[in-house]
Amino acid sequence: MATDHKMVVPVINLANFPMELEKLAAAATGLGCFRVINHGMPPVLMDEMKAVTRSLFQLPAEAKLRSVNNNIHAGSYISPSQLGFFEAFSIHDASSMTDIRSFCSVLDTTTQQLEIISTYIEKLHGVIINIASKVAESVGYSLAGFSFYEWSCLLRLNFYNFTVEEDIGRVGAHIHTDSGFLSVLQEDECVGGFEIMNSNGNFVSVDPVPGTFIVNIGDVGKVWSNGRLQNVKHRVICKEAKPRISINMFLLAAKDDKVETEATFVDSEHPKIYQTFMLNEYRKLRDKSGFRAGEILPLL
Ligand SMILES: O=C(O)CCC(=O)C(=O)O
Ligand SMILES: [Fe+2]
Repeated sequence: MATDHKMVVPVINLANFPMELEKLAAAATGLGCFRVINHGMPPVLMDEMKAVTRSLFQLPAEAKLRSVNNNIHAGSYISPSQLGFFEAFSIHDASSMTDIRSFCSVLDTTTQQLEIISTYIEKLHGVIINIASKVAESVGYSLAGFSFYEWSCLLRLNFYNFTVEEDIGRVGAHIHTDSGFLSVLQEDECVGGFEIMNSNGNFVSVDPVPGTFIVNIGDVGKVWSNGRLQNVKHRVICKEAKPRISINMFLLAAKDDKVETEATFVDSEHPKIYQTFMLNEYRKLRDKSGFRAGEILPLL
């Protein structure tokens, strides 16, 4: 599917609430994708985290593979042999300092790298919860007695080793939706390639804006809100013969892994669309079936 044209996604100023609630509701229920500014993450920490991420991917293959073999619970590693030029590290429970330490210890990072990774993750966790809470509020959900802090959260570091002219136009990440509630993405501020599907079903490319984050609504968001929040389809295409790095935090689901539609969103005019399911089972089914863009949600 060809890319249509460029798109400037809605920009949400997180320091301007409740003023921007309506604008946020429109973005989250329309496109399912928006950019945030004034999020509270220091720009210097974003730069430092990117530099640390780059250095982790530059480790010898043997060191990176230790992350798969020895550290299966805290983190994992996808090597380029599985998907060509794509590599990724994951920390499965980004809210756990123990897991962050364990991930870093397997990779033998320096104390300074550990400090950067843990500070970044802690701050990004705060950012993602703030955004999720505002998104929930924007569609009329009452946050009284509720907190996204109780939800599980995963961090992924992505590396697309685009190096030669022939790579241009190749797919770095195939069309998919994110499976969780929503994701906060630090794009490569130099190398573009992130594309989203607009309401006409066409891909549009989204240019990076340094110092900001892109937010994508995922499948859990769609189910939780009884279809109101839009799980945006997206992909990554090689635009330049240059390696590309991105850092993505996924707010997944409640800690018990159960994904269910909130009663607030169900009434006689909006009957319940989706069955309750366990996120882990759903993610396995996505991988097994190859339908990674929300197609199987209505079939659960
Ligand atoms: O690399 C990117 O910009 C997007 C990555 C992505 O879609 C994902 O990690 O789910
Ligand atoms: Fe994604």
